[in-house]
Amino acid sequence: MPGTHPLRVALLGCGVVGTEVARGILANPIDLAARVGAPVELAGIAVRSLDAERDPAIPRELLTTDAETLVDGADVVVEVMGGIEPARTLILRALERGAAVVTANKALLAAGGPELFEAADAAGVDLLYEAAVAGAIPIVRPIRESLAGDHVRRILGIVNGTTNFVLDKMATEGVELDQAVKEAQQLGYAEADPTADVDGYDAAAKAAILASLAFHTRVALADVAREGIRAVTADDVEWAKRTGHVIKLLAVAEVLGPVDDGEISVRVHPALVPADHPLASVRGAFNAVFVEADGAGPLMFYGQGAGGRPTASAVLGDVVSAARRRLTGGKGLRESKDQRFPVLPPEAAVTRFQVRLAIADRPGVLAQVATVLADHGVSIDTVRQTSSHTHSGEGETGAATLVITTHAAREASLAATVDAVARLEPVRQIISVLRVEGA
Ligand SMILES: NC(=O)c1ccc[n+]([C@@H]2O[C@H](COP(=O)([O-])OP(=O)(O)OC[C@H]3O[C@@H](n4cnc5c(N)ncnc54)[C@H](O)[C@@H]3O)[C@@H](O)[C@H]2O)c1
Ligand SMILES: N[C@@H](CCO)C(=O)O
Ligand code: NA
Repeated sequence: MPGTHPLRVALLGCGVVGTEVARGILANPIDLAARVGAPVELAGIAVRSLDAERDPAIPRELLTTDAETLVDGADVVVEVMGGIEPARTLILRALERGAAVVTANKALLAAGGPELFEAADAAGVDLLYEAAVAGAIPIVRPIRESLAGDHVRRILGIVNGTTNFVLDKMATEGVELDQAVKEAQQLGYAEADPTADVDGYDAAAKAAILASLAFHTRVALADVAREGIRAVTADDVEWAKRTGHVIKLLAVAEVLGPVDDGEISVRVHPALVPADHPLASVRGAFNAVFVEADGAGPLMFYGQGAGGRPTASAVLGDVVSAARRRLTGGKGLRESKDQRFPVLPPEAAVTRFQVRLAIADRPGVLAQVATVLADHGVSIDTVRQTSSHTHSGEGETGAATLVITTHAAREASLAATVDAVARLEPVRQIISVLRVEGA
């Protein structure tokens, strides 16, 4: 392409993802130029320290600690340094100067997306973020573009690889959570401080992004009800198996009521998923997003949600897309106008539940428990009782485990029901309350 002005890419951050993005841009310039329609030049890489040890494929002369100057000369800015600041300020600076921005930073998008999207709209440039949700899996673009003419009803996502690895390990090896987390750390999945993964913050940020896209509504991190996997025990995992389920940490985003005038519920929590649901087969650190849309029906997107090369694949796809649009003089893709669906408070969410409780094993106890549920308007789907002692004649002979699965109920009704059941004299313990999704 003689005479074509090269597109200058500024890379902010050279960690796990940044290194692979740089390698991807440098590896085969002729191929990349053919895809874009013009040469793509890696103008520089902003780093914290020039002396840190790096992959030998990264040319040292590209490194700079002056991110501002690098941003100012770029056509496309790739932000893969993470965190809120200085990422936010640098992205705003890039957008204001008319550069397209590609980011993998879900924490920043969930915390301050509207400000960034408004800046991109005002400048008429792209702000692309395929890598921010479920890494390599194309899910942002399919929801934003391919499903733009359909109505998405519900999204169920396994969007955190670390917790899926941990829950899978617990299911296959019967180990407790702490041991599975240690193994995830040894394998490099979980951070030294695994809080963002284990307590569901990472998944909640992704849930906010997915819900915003799917429902054309701004959903902030604060709107997402969040419960991590810390309370899940090996016993819960074993009982899940016995009742034909697996436990997954799910990001759930759904519309309740009419699709053009409904309310949305966005939440992250461990859930029992029927063993025959496609999400149940997502093993190890893989991710998957199950989407239900009015016209399309069910769709499943599956793949690697983390790791340098997989995440860089999504980043590079966005770089090529932004670069192509720039070359043709096209304006950046706009976000949909805000439809302002109200976001329901957590207690208004509607799900099915499985309650496991220890009861005195004597006549009439099941009826007592069932009456409490009926009094609260919570309908029972199935009941399973397992005695730990055998009956001999009349009266109490031991303890039993009761597993009750309900039909869909409001979270608030269920909480009140469980409180009332716990107060019944023959109820020894509420062992666990888990939501059931995908049934
Ligand atoms: N690693 C993954 O699997 C993955 C997957 C999806 C999305 N992401 C997102 O991609 C981003 C990067 O993740 P990562 O795993 O590569 O992290 P990382 O910690 O390996 O890399 C970040 C790099 O940015 C550098 N950095 C931080 N602040 C800087 C500053 N002010 N100036 C210059 N450099 C700075 C750090 O020194 C580090 O080298 C994050 O937003 C993360 O959430 C990562
Ligand atoms: N910590 C995240 C990385 C990708 O966002 C995970 O385990 O999925
Ligand atoms: Na993705």
